[in-house]
Amino acid sequence: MTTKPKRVVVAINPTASFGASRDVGPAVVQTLRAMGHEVTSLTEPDFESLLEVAHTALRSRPDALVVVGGDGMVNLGVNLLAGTRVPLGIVPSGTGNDMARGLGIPHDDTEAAIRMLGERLQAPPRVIDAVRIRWTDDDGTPGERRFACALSAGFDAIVNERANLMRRPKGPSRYILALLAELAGLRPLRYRVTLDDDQLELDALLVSVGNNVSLGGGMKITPEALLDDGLLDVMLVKPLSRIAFLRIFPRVFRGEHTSDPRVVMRRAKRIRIEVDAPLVAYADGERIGPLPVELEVEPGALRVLA
Ligand SMILES: Nc1ncnc2c1ncn2[C@@H]1O[C@H](COP(=O)(O)OP(=O)(O)OP(=O)(O)O)[C@@H](O)[C@H]1O
Repeated sequence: MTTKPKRVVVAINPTASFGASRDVGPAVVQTLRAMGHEVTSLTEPDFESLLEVAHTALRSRPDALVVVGGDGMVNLGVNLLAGTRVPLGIVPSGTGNDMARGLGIPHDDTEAAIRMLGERLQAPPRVIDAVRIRWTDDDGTPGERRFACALSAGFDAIVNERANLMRRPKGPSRYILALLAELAGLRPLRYRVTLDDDQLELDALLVSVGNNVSLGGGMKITPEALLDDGLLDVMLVKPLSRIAFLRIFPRVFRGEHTSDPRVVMRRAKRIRIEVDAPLVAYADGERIGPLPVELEVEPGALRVLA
């Protein structure tokens, strides 16, 4: 295959996977340059600064933006590129890498992922949906952001919020500690979920919306979700005992929970989620804002090199 040189912006999160994969970014840059591409490499001390410099770099209309990191970095890419013609490349180096899993990008073999990126830079991109989230912050400020993978508005969001507030431990065990702490107080919340013109009112433990199949490193919460069908898949888990809740977990990993009578699966283009308790939504593993949230699918808004 002949390689046409491209102008590529590479945005790197050196802290992805708790810093364990910090060599991946430099490897991507080096390989793309060796292929003859013109590469602008971006690394910043934090996510906000990276978003800002990447936004500026995109003014030069590059041929692609490549993100190196986990789903949080994919989220950065989606928010910069949705609605534009610039495609997003992904070299997964995060903890979960669920977007890469959903797109068939090797998530456990960096060399293979870089090789695939090199090939896809020479081919037409794949077009997928993005999802717009709207909410209002506690001080009344309206918020808007996009996601590509999944949004959590139930127990897993509560665990995420607790883990975010903890300073220690530094590694993934923080999530396990947060999960154990929250599990002790596991109780259903009262939700009102509007799905297009339909309204559901129910007590639930989990409320998740998937554009992609999985979250949390391969948990197939919405196993039938398609990235390009113009629809969002919704999963709600009704009240369960702690033991039953833990039992259903391994089935979720395999996507075998959807026939369980305590699980409700729905599809919609627009979704509003309200709850009778203070709860912060998470999307692509990133903190979004307090419920209620309004979601709307943006069909075909994103081009990806996959
Ligand atoms: N220098 C930095 N550049 C970019 N992001 C950073 C940086 N330092 C910390 N972060 C944080 O990293 C998070 C994104 O992590 P990312 O998703 O890339 O990896 P991960 O969490 O290990 O993987 P996954 O989301 O797939 O589980 C963001 O919340 C962001 O705030």
